[in-house]
Amino acid sequence: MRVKLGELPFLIVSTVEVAKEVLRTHDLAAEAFSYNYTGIGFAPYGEPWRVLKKLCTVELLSMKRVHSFRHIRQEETENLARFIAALDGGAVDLSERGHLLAYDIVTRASVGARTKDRLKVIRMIRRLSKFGAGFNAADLYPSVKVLPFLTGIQFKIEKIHREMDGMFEGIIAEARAAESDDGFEELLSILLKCQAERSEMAITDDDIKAVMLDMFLAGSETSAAVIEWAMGDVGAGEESPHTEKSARGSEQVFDSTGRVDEERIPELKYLPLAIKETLRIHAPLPFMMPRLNSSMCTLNGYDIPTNTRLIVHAGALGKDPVLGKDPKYWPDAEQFKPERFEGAAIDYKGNDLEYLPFGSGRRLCPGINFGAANVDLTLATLLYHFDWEVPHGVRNEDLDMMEAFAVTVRRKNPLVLVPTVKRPLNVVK
Ligand code: HEM
Repeated sequence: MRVKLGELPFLIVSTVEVAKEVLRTHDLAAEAFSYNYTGIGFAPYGEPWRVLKKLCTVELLSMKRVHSFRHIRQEETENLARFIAALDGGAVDLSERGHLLAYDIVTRASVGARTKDRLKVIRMIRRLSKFGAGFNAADLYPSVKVLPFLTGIQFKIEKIHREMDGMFEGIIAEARAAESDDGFEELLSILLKCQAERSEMAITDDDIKAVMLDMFLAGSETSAAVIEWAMGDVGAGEESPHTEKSARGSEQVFDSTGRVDEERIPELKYLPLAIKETLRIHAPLPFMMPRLNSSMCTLNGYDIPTNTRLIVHAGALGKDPVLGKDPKYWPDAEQFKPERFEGAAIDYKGNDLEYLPFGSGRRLCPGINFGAANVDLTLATLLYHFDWEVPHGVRNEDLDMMEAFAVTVRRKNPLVLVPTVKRPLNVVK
């Protein structure tokens, strides 16, 4: 069957076979910089710099540099563990704490310090994520240019952008004034140096802000989402078989020093599998960056007009939406079964197209190593030092796992758990 579609703003691809076709044929084609036609949400500093931003992010987050951010990760996760221990059994909102932690790590690595008004900025990030999902009336009718204004969305987003822009202005001015000699180069000072050296590619302040915005947006919510989903699945309740398995593994690895050492995390048997499984069930960024078809094409029997946004739904691929048939890729897809990854060669580097939590191809997440390192260390620390239970009166099976709709898929309601210190913090000062 061939169906001719008219004005088609975007096409969501949710089966592995069609995703393969899209990624094979259109990954290197023209680029779309945002999910929506209106361009609102993510690119206040303009489209032409998207490629530069990506190059900068990849370069700045190279593997070597991810290792050099290690002391930031270590300090921030230990701060969180100290904060939780001091609550003395009081409940913790892990959704909020996980987001603050991910945000602090990403901002310290980007601009050298925690930013002011962190909770306010985090709220702005979440609102942008919600608006940026792009599936609003304005995007269904892209040719009606007044719709973003009529729906009010344009004004709301511009207001957030103005506030963020003011924050970046302040951060850049402070960084120019400061003469840091701590021997550690955060991303902003590298960009300012490149700007001052006037290399062949002139870098403006707006370009620098665009890179910062990418870091703050793409780097914090995604990691926060993995932390809250994983803690819901692995950490909640001492009867949970997952808690027991992950605790057993971490004793053997970390008890000799009494603290979590990121270099030894790969020795853990269960936690890396559980993180993979969390990424499968709750891909934090379920919609991959849009690819555009630069000429008319046919997908799954449909004629697709030129320049349609082809959006691969990585979240659906991990759940194997084979309606009414035997699941091809993920048996018992709805169950949390980390063991399915045991001994399996499948990884999240973008090569296995049924499992793309970090995307694939040219637009593969540039923060993949940085994001994975942050998530690994945080979860290993939370599970090694504490036992976790659901609050009094809530049963494990009643733990709310509803998803909220936004660009990044977070829990609809915050994850609140009650910690008990299992192994005191043996933190080297
Ligand atoms: C666990 C954490 C993370 C997950 C699951 C994740 C996932 C993703 C996914 C699925 C994409 C789209 C890839 C595609 O379309 O092929 C993406 C893009 C991106 N990510 Fe991440 N990400 C994470 C952490 C980070 C971090 C820490 C940073 C930076 C500090 C970052 C920066 C970006 C940027 C800048 C893009 C856009 C790339 C482009 O436009 O081509 N991400 N991420």
